[in-house]
Amino acid sequence: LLRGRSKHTRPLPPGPRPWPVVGNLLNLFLLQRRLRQPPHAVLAAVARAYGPLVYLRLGARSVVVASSPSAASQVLTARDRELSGRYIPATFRISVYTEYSFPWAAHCDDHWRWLRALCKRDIFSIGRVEGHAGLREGKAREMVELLLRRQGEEINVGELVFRTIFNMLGNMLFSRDVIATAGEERGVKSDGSWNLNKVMSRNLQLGIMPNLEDFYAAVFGGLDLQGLRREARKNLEMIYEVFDGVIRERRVEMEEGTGGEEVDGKEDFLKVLLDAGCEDVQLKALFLDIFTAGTDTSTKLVEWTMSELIKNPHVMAQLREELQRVVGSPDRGTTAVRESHLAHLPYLQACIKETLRLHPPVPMLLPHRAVEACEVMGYEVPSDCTVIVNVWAIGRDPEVWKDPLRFQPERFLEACSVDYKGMDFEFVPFGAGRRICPGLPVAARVAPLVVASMVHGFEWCLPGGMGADRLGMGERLGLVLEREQPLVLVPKSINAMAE
Ligand code: HEM
Repeated sequence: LLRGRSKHTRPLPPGPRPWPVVGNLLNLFLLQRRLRQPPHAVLAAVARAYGPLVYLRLGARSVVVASSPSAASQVLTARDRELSGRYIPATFRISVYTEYSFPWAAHCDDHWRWLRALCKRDIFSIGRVEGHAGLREGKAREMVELLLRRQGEEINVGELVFRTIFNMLGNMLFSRDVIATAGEERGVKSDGSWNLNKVMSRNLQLGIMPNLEDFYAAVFGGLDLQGLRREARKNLEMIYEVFDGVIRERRVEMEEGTGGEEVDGKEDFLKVLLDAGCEDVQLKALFLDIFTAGTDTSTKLVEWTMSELIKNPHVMAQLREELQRVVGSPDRGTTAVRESHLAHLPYLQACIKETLRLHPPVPMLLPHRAVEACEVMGYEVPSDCTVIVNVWAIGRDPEVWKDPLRFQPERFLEACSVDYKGMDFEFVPFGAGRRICPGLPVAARVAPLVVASMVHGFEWCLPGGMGADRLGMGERLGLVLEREQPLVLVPKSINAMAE
């Protein structure tokens, strides 16, 4: 103890007094029971009591939580070098995955740097992302066609959007639909092996289940008493088997000279990555990372945006008016929204930003880790400590945002310089610094395109004539911020209504 103490020349950040053995787990459990709120809201309440930088002990694990713009700026930029390690949840410590994974790279080491550079230059470069615009527009069109066929029926918005975005990414990655969407209805039989979404969702669920190893690594580390890692490994094998098939097929095509599959006139990621000399194990980890990091996040953003639009009909009307002015009247309900329209739709962009402020899909940035001890706001952040940035709390801070709980897209029209690109620390839904989301250029197109396609040609209402005031907006934290109840809506084509 004495040695431990003498190491710190600065005090630890303030926080509730820890109990022996359990640390603050008990405090948090009791607070959660009292507030009946998800973890990010509970941590926001702790920050209100102790300040913007809080120190907690979760069992034997040290955690620092940053909950203000200046604390976030310190963690994500001033101390970016020391705090950009990643805490890997025990359930995900499966070497064949984490050794090659991008989000779960424990250090910003040479492999991570190589992957980031590859993404920036070859995968998420503006040119490459724009080159795939037609492909994403095609998937959005398929979604609209399906909505036209199912007018007047109840639609689970999250499920539909998930399929659409999953297939957008599947086609960008390796030129394939991953889940049957409209094809299923047209009688195209979906191949069971392609139904990856369920296995992937299960793995995400496993990742957030409390794991004893995360709290008491010295005692339970590596034992997997709850069997969580075992199940995750089994799922991973199933996912990798499917990716193996795709990669094998492409390698054969390339050897025979029939490959080099092109998407919308451009090369897909698989081709680019094979040309860059990626090994199969790297490709599989990267595919999994992109599907898991890109699909749920973008889907939840669309689902929350639609929820807020239903709750705020005047915003929905104004958005539709903007869409019809810029895109034109929907032609018998068929969307004509294109990605090139997005730059001319400031109100749509403001709606997306306002949703990201109130309902950030990743409410607490993926857990960072101190690769060495450092000072933040005059306090000591010990080496190996987990560091969490509570983006959700920052987005609802009344000292930062006027009337923070109101959905008011206009605030982003007035303060249009506030953006999510990692420079404005009151608004960092994609993070900032070296770990900032590399998929931002894709996310910034996918979610607005899908929302615009849904609003442009359709009126939406709640089932059974339910009033918007009865739509619950309760939250639940999976790996991303989910609605407590799925959003179910009934679409009606605007053209059909006019007729
Ligand atoms: C609305 C959609 C999205 C949101 C809100 C979002 C948000 C985030 C956040 C908060 C992080 C962690 C930043 C940190 O640790 O400081 C992250 C990391 C990441 N995101 Fe996204 N993301 C979205 C979409 C996407 C898409 C579409 C892709 C890929 C196509 C993607 C790929 C990744 C990857 C690979 C990482 C890990 C980066 C690293 O650790 O170095 N994301 N994202």
